[in-house]
Amino acid sequence: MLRIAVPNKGSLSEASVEMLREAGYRVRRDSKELVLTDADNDVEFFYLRPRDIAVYVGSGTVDCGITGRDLLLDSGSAAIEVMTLGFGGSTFRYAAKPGTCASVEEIAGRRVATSYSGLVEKHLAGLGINAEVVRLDGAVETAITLGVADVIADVVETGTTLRQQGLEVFGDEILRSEAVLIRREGSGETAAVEVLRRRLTGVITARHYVMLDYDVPVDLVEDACAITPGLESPTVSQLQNKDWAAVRAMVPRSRTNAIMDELWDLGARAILVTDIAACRL
Ligand SMILES: Nc1ncnc2c1ncn2[C@@H]1O[C@H](COP(=O)(O)OP(=O)(O)OP(=O)(O)O)[C@@H](O)[C@H]1O
Ligand SMILES: O=P(O)(O)OC[C@H]1O[C@H](OP(=O)(O)OP(=O)(O)O)[C@H](O)[C@@H]1O
Ligand SMILES: [Mg+2]
Repeated sequence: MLRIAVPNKGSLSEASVEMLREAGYRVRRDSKELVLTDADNDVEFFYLRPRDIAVYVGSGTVDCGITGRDLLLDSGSAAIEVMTLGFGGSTFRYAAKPGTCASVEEIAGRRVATSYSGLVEKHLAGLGINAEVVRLDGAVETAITLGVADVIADVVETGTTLRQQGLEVFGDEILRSEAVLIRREGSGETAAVEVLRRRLTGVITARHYVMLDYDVPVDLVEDACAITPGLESPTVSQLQNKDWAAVRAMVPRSRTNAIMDELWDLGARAILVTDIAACRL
């Protein structure tokens, strides 16, 4: 039975559960449920803190899990990324009161507060910078106001939290994070993990594409297919009226309306858009 760790709380939790649901797995109904068996899919889910997930996966206690790239790197555990999941995007940055620190080099000799001490210590050591890292559990933006640090290193998504504390980022991004599926390093990808990866890839594709159907005069089929080339090749069917053909192709969701405008201008009619519930390509 494949053992999968899922974030039980925090920013990644809801989106992870939704993705697994769309991938056809059983998901918990009650947030107090910590272990869930999905016998039909031969999978057991463990709802754990995202920070701990890399540790469990690295030690081989569970086969794979969903966590953030920043948490994976911070843990230093023997786990690797199988695939990115398209949500939970953020950056990891240094910040300070304006006028305190203009560059990463100026962190030398100062105190850096963070919940990601593994990540920050590695980053500073890589640059040969000596600084005191103060490990806090959260709300690190307040550490400067309270006088326990001069600089913070934290997750920045919209930047609202930093602005509210009168802080500004400096230096380059330490890293760009997002939700990832991870598995233990070394052991090759098992058939069961491969099925999970294919299912999750199917969810991502289904979210990024829509199905477009339209009718077009036969002499315009080539031009229409150039606008909607599909992933492999569009399906072209003859209509009862032999002057017209029906075309079916997947198109990127973000370009749906622009493509419909182009097709309409070309002479296509009866243009229909359908959501893709699931797919395997
Ligand atoms: N706006 C955000 N705030 C915090 N973490 C975020 C955000 N967006 C994405 N993430 C990612 O979520 C993960 C942090 O998980 P964690 O469980 O600490 O979430 P959290 O939102 O900080 O929850 P909590 O603070 O309630 O424990 C990291 O991988 C981080 O990059
Ligand atoms: O750039 P923003 O959109 O403001 O998001 C980033 C903030 O959100 C997270 O805090 P969270 O609410 O998880 O609290 P925590 O620091 O206690 O984990 C993170 O630690 C930052 O503080
Ligand atoms: Mg948090």
